Amino acid sequence: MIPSFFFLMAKDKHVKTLLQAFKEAGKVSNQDSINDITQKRSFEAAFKETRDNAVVEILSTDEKYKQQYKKASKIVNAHSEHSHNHYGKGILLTNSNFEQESDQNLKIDKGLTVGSETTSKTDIDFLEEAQIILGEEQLKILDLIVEKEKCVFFTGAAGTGKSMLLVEIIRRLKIKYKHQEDAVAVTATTGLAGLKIGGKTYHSYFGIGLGDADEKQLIQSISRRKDVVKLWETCRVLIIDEISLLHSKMLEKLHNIAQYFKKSTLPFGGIQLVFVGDFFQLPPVVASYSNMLETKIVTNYEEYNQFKKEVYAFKSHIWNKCLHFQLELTKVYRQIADPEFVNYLNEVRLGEVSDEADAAFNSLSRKIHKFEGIEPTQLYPTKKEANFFNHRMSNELPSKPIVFKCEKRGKMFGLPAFNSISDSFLAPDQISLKVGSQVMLIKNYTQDLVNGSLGVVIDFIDKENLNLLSHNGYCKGGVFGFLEKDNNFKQLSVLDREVSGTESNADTFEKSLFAVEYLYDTTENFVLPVVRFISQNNDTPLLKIVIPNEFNYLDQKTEEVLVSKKQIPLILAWALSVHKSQGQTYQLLKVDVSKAFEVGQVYVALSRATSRKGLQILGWNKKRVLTNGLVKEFYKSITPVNKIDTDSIIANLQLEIKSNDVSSISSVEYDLNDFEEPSLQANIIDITNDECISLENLSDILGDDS
Ligand SMILES: Nc1ncnc2c1ncn2[C@@H]1O[C@H](COP(=O)(O)OP(=O)(O)OP(=O)(O)O)[C@@H](O)[C@H]1O
Repeated sequence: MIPSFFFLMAKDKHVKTLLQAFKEAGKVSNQDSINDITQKRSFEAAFKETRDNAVVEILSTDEKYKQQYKKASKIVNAHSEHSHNHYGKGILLTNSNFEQESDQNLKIDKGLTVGSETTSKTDIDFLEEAQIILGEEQLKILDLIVEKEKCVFFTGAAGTGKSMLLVEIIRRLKIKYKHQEDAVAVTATTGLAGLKIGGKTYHSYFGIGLGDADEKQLIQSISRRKDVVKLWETCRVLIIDEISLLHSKMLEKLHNIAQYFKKSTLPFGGIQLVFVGDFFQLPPVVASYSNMLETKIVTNYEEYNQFKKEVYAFKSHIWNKCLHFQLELTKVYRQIADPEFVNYLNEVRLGEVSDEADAAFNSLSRKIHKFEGIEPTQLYPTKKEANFFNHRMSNELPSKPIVFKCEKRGKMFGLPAFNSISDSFLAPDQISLKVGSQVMLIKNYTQDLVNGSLGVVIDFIDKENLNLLSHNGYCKGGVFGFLEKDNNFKQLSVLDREVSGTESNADTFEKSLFAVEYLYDTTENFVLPVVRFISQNNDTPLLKIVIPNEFNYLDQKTEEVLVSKKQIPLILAWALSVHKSQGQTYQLLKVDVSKAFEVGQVYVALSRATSRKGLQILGWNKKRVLTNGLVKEFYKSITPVNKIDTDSIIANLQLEIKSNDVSSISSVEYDLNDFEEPSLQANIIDITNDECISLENLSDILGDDS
């Protein structure tokens, strides 16, 4: 349920008065529940101090707030009649949860399920609207994971619907474990991939920062954060999308951390694993030798070289031990209307490009045109080239650029390493934005707004002039909301600081207050971008005033800030590096492969396109198509899904093992079918310590029938 609270905002100088009044009256504190605030201080009193252009934003789905909503509605309407602002009655803003039917009557928006957790459009709505029915192969995997509770790695060429299937698996698992908070950890190796499945990066979900510290330090730093410890403890299913980008040592670290916090020596502490990805796509990024030495991932150069050669997660000793099934989807959906293209792409995937495919790709160098004003997304092998293109596009926009410079600080300031760490943050030292700039968010905020969300800068807000969106002729009042020409309400709010986990009403309210105060108090002459973001979970675009955010590098032990960069959390996004595009689908795509250097790079870039019609290829050269022999070898051991009979597979059995020595472990799950597998057997013996449960003991416990 969305936290219920009332958020009052008003015109520039009156905002301060209003907030001050709330504070002086002692009505706002961290501990106050928002319900308390609204009861202690009447809306009338608040509004008297704001004169005109006051806005009430109501973020509540709760029936019990209806009365307050009605009351606020009346006040604001009455208020509006006495003022000559540009809103008229439209001054009252709501989120989509309430619609104002008339002055008095309210109805609940049909998109909302009152009393349930669901407040926005669900993934299944999306699947239904898009008329997507899972295929036979996809359904088999769904059954193995959701019903049979198996640990599964599922793979397949680009566009075989891995992410689509994963979205459905997540939805089903969340229903299955709806009474167990945070039972399902939805993560991916990149922010963008996380966005696609409504999750986060595994780093951010499990509180491991950049993950470059050694296990001991990571465990120590997680242990200091109760909320993160709880996430590990409550996790029953761990999902990692785009697993091909995870390196083998990181997999091992996660396995060890999971064992520690689950207090279990089972692989990953007994958590059910769902790994998804295609190892023919991009390999993991390997840090420099000095970095890996410093973080004790390797101890000498030989080890580093060996690691580089065997960097893939499937080369880890834990990979086979922690998975029951490794399966491959074979039906390609993304380019379903262009089967020839599917075949050609498959040749690129395997690094075996025929003359026919070579000629076909060569012929795609012609120009493709804009569609409804949308420029094709451009992919470049490196970040540098993508940046160059973004700057060129920016220069072509007619409006005035506004430059945002970062502020830097931290204990390491002045030391040589300070700049290299600061440069490694995604946030640029300075970013020049214009109205019309295509941008990407680089921090996680809410479920809708995450690292990877795309948007367009639609205006700037400054202290003197809050005439937001004034070119539309509506918002002269300078409040954070407006009516569009079609008379639809639009709401604009400040992009809050990073939000993690579940928040109380008070936390959310406090954050919003902070954001508004920030606008008025912290900067003398601020200018902030207003961005229209595409929301992941909802059709309605989200309008946000983007405020600077801190990007920090902390001492893992003391959590002291070593390097900090304060900057607007946006980057330009007309062009992306191929790395960032993995997992995405583009209707219009322009790819320059002339400088491709990495295995899988050409394949990832080309396979983002839905058809040859919407694809332009520059610099085609089949010699740039690179693959890795280890990957090819590995795929020989993967079973195509259509070859297995899931009906004959028995679901995992839950078994309680009670032992004085392992009192903290109340329940351990494993699969009786797998007892023959040495690794799983070993783990069972491990976990029970000196009271080893052998297969004989187990049959005693289970009885002869089992
Ligand atoms: N069962 C299905 N029926 C129809 N379309 C589907 C189905 N499954 C997936 N698709 C469509 O195919 C396209 C590719 O799907 P998806 O992104 O899930 O593939 P993927 O295997 O994750 O690709 P990649 O490896 O490139 O990330 C999407 O546009 C999706 O909507």
